[in-house]
Formats: sequence, C-alpha cells, structure tokens
Amino acid sequence: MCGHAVIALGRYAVDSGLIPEPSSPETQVNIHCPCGLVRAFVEYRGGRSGRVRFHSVPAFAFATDVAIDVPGHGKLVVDIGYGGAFYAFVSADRFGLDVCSSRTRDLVDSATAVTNAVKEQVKLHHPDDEDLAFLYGTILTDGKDAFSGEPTANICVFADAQVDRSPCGSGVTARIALQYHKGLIQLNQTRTFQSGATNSFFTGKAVEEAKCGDFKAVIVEVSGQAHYTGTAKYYAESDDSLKDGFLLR
Ligand SMILES: O=C(O)[C@H]1NCC[C@@H]1O
Repeated sequence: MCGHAVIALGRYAVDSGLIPEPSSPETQVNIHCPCGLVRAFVEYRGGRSGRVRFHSVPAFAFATDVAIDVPGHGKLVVDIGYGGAFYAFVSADRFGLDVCSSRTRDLVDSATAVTNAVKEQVKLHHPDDEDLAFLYGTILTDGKDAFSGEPTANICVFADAQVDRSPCGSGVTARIALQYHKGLIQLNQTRTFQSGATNSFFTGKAVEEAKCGDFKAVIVEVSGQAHYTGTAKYYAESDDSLKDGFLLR
C-alpha cells in the first residue's frame, strides 16, 4: 500500500471527473489497495481540490524490541509495525546518524542492512492474507516517539533500497500503531511527521481501535497535500524489447 499515492490519487480522482459530483467541503474516495479498502477524504471547495486525509486499514504493532543481528553493526533492537505494509523501525542514532542531516547514502545503507537482517531472522505473519506478510522496508527515525507538538522526522527506505520522498503514508500509519501500542500517543492526538529526505510533512493520528486477527489494531488517519507536476503519455510497441521495463542494480 502506498499512502502518499492515496493522497495523490484521491485528489486526481476528484479533479479528473472520476467522481461525477464531488461534495464540499470534502469528497470521499474509496481506494481498493492490496491491503484492503482505504478511504480518502479530499478537501473540495469552490471547484478546487486541496489536502487529502485517509483512513488506513487496521494497523498494528507486530513485534517490539526484537533483537536482530545486523552484519557490520552487531545486535540491534528494532520494532516491526504494519500500516498497510510491514516496516522495521529503528532510531538512526543507533548508527551514529541523523535522519535530517546525514548523507542519504549512509542512511540507505544502514536501513538496507536492517531490512536484509529482519527478512532473514523474523518470520512475518498477517491474519488477513499471507501475501501481505513481507517486509517492505526500514524506517529510520529521530527516536522522538513520545507524543509532542513538535514534528518527528523519519526516512523510509523501501523496496529495492528506494528512498521515499514523503514521510511515508503506510510507514507513518505503522509508526503511530507502534506508538499507540506502547502508550506513547492517545486516540485523536495529532502528530506531525517530517520526511528527513525532503522536509515534507504529513500529520497523523489514531482515530479508532480495531482488530486484525488477534492483533489489537488502530485505524490511523494520515493527511497531506499532493501537487500536480505534469501529465504524460506512455506507449508500448509490440516490437520494443524493453517495453516491459528494466531494472538496473
Ligand atoms: O507513502 C507510502 O505509503 C509509500 N511510500 C513509499 C513506500 C510506501 O509505499
């Protein structure tokens, strides 16, 4: 699941006419993601769309304080949370790094080492569908998990060591589920999350308790602002040997 894509697609659905009669001040857009139904609410006033908030699928703490052997770094304690995708969480200072000011290459290498170690050492499980039971990435944080009016920063390194340009919608969802599980945040306490990569912001809060199988879960609301950057048309000609794309590692 991609939370920042939900924010972008919610706005696009309203602006592109996919929703025939958008309502003001908000229009609801339901998006079926691989993890389940995600409900987006798009601000819509005077014919203009604005910020988008979404309600997540049930998000939960899968495991906390898990000791992992990370080659080159020794034993590290991580938390694992689910917010539409599974992420491992660890404070960047465990690597002597800062999510906002350290070199991105160093943050990516450290996060990737954690991802690889967790994949090898922890068996994930999702009550709804075992296809969801894979680790999407590692989120390095500034360690500021206790509720505060101040923003908390993180950087999400996901898939093939890609860096999220946003604070990560599904990651923020998982992080709030972990914070709620640990008693560090209450329902409806809004927290601001900053991307260490780009300084962009989401806000998030747990809005409701829920269940996911035997896991105590929460529904999390994440909100942010998407912007248009352009439109494009793509073609796939049958005789193009690269029409299915390619990956350089
Ligand atoms: O916002 C998100 O949820 C996504 N960003 C990169 C990884 C996730 O799919």
